[in-house]
This record gives sequence, structure tokens and C-alpha cells, in this order.
Amino acid sequence: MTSKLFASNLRQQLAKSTHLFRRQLLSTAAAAVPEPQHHEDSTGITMKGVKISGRPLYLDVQATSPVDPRVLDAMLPYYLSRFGNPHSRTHLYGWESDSAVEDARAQVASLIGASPKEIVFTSGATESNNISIKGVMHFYKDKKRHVITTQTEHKCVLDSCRHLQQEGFDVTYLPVGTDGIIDLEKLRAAIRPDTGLVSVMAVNNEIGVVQPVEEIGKICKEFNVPFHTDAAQALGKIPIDVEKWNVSLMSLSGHKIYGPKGVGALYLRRRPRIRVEPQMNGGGQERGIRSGTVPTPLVVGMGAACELAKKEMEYDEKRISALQERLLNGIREKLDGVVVNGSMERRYAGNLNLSFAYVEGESLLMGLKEVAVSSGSACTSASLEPSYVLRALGVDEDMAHTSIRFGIGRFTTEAEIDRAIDLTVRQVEKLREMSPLYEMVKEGINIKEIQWAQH
Ligand SMILES: Cc1ncc(COP(=O)(O)O)c(C=O)c1O
Ligand code: FES
Repeated sequence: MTSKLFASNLRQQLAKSTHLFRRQLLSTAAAAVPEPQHHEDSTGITMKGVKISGRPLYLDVQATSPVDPRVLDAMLPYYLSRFGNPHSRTHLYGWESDSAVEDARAQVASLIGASPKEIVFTSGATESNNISIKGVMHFYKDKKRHVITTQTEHKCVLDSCRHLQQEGFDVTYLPVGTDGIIDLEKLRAAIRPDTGLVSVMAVNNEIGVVQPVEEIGKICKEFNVPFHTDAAQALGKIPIDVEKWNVSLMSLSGHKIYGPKGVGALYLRRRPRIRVEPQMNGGGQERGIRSGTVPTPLVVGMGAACELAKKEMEYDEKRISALQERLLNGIREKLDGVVVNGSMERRYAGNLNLSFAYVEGESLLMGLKEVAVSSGSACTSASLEPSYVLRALGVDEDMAHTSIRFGIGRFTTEAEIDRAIDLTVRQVEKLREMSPLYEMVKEGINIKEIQWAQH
């Protein structure tokens, strides 16, 4: 009896002290958090010199997605009670963390039709792309000196290729058609006896077009060249099967599929085995390909996100397609001169990249601050260059400047789409009212035939 009372007192004491301890921790953490970078008052938010009336609605899921609350639920225990190092071999903390990492590996593998043994955890698709491109070429450098990729890859693929060029490797950057898709015959013609890798992304991040990965895989098999695909924007969005696609390497990211940022994976085929030179040296984790302590909570989050995607991909796809149609029809009902960038048939529905004729790009973006979207022009960067992806499609410079990428995701609602339509239409109409070009077009003048005076 006494011992029971003692135990219950102790528990209460403990509970109290942990509570106090937590409070203390929280206030210390709060004190360490810097003042918010923005100014917020009853009339709105000012940040980076821009005033907006409230939090913009989010249509930029290609940049990143929010973490699904079910994913966060799965992650939290691995920050708190089950915080062990998955590589600790001598106690329960290590074992349970290791077991969680292996479960996550199986969840990722299952979404792409791979074996868990073929999954290496990394910090994201950027790292996976670096390992794939530089890692393969460095490993086979004595015999293979040539890489084939496309002009519309993500910067981290293009930059890895540029790095290889500086080291003396040859790179072919395949062009794309006006629909954003590569020509398979050009790929076939580009393959040489010393080609060590073909790297073509599955879904393009800017325009959402889906490359013919299965056909590319077939060609690579025919020529016995390893095929790498950057599937950061494809994972959980379109069905992926590493066997059907015949890929040797595939790059994946956690934060594009409602998982956490800072985690990704690399698929590395075992049969026939593909070898890479590690980019990181250290403790030999992840079969020596990616040394460093595996971040259990992040990896668990990525695994949970993959499992959810597997279950809900079909449902999400239907909703997202319907929202895309609503957005495009809604805009086109009220505006003419709206062009979809990239193939309409071969695209992932969650990405709608549109250009608006007869408006000035910068003004359009500035007027759309209540919608968080990305632009196809680099207006906001120092270069003032339009997107290299749109340029590769042959989009006119003025149209490239007015391109906007609308990203629709799992949590996007009809009401948000309707608001985006309303705000976009209003802004484009406002700008066109001020545009002498648009005035001429309405009067039936073909402005393409006008001979402008040269200065
Ligand atoms: C196609 C593509 N590849 C690679 C990346 C980089 O992914 P991560 O942020 O995981 O490094 C992104 C994300 O911006 C992407 O869209
Ligand atoms: S619209 Fe201003 S530089 Fe592109």
C-alpha cells in the first residue's frame, strides 16, 4: 500500500517536473527565436518590401508541399521517446530506430516496385541526382566518357553535368519539342559506345510534362546504357515501376509528397548491379554510398508519405484533375490569349503552366501577390532572363515572361481554385485595359505582321 502510494507520488512529482522542464525548454526556445521578419497589422502583412492583405492562398506545390498531419504523427515519436541512433547496435534505442528506418525503406521501395535493398536514403533529390550523375561517371570513368541528358532538366542535374564537362567528360543536352517532350530518335542517335549514362527526368517541375520514360528505358536496355531518372515530381503523382521503366537509378524527394524537407532517396538497381562512387566519405552507412547518421524521423516521414501516396494516389489524381480542369476552364471562359505551356495530353494534372498574352510579366506577378505561385521568368532574380525550360520549348520571350505555374495538390480546395481564377482574371483584365497592344488586337490588327521601327 505504502509503496503504491509512494509510486503514485513519484509519478506525480515526475509529471510535474517534466512539465516544468518542458515549460522551461519552451521559453528558452521562444527566446531564441528571432523576431518575425515581417510586419503584420490589421491591414495586412509587409515582407520583403511587399504589402499583402493576408496569407496568400498556396498554389505552389511543385516547390514544396505541406507535411500531411498523418506523416507528422508518424514522425513525432522518433524525435521524442524513440530518438535512438539507428546505427547503435547495443541497446533498444538503436534497435527500434533501425527497425523504423527499415520499415520506411520498404514503404519507399513498395511505391516504385523496387526491393528495399535497392533504396539508399539521402538528403533529397538534389543529392540523389548528384550521386547518380557524378557517382556513375566517376566509377566507370576509364571506359565511359559521355552523358546524355535534356535541356529541360532540373538545375541540379544540369549543374552536375557541367561539373563533369569541366572534368573532361562529354555531355549531350537533347532538345525538346514545343510540347516539352524529347524525340526518341534523337536520343537513339546520340548514344555512343562510350555513353555511360542517360539521365532524363520523369515529370518536369516547371511545366509538368511527362517524358516517355518507358520508351527511354527500352532504348537504354537495347544499347546497354544505364538509365537515370529524376522522379522528384513524379513520385506519388504518377504510377512508377522501376522494372517497367528499366531504370538503373532514380532520384526521389520527401518534401514534394507531403513528407518532410531534407530527406530523399536514391533507387540503385541490384540486378544488373550499378555502381557509384560515393560523394560523401565517413561511417559507411547506407552501404557506404551515403555515410552519415540516417535521420530516423525524416526517413520515417518519407516512408509514411510514400505509404499514403500509394493508398491515395488514384483518389488524389481524380480530385486534382478535376481542379485543373476547373482552373483552366474558369480562366479561359473569361480571358482569351491564354496558352498552356507544354503538352496538355502528356502532363501531370497538378501542374498547369500558363502564359497570358498582351500583359507585362512583372506587373502580372506583382498584382498576384495574394496567390502563391511560381513564375516562368526570372524577373525576381538578377538575370532578368526568362525560364530556360520555356526557351527550350521555343516559347516567345514575351510569353515566357508572363508564364505562371499553378500547382494543385492534395489539400487544394475548389474555393481556392475559384479565388485564384477570380484574382488572375481581374489582374490580367486590368493590365490589358492599359495595353495599347491589346487594344490593337481587339481592333483586328495582326500585330505579328507589324513592322516596328528599328532604333
Ligand atoms: C525535378 C526536381 N528535381 C530535383 C529537385 C530537388 O529536390 P530536393 O529539394 O529534394 O533536393 C526538385 C525540387 O525542387 C525537382 O523539382
Ligand atoms: S517580365 Fe520582367 S523581365 Fe520578365
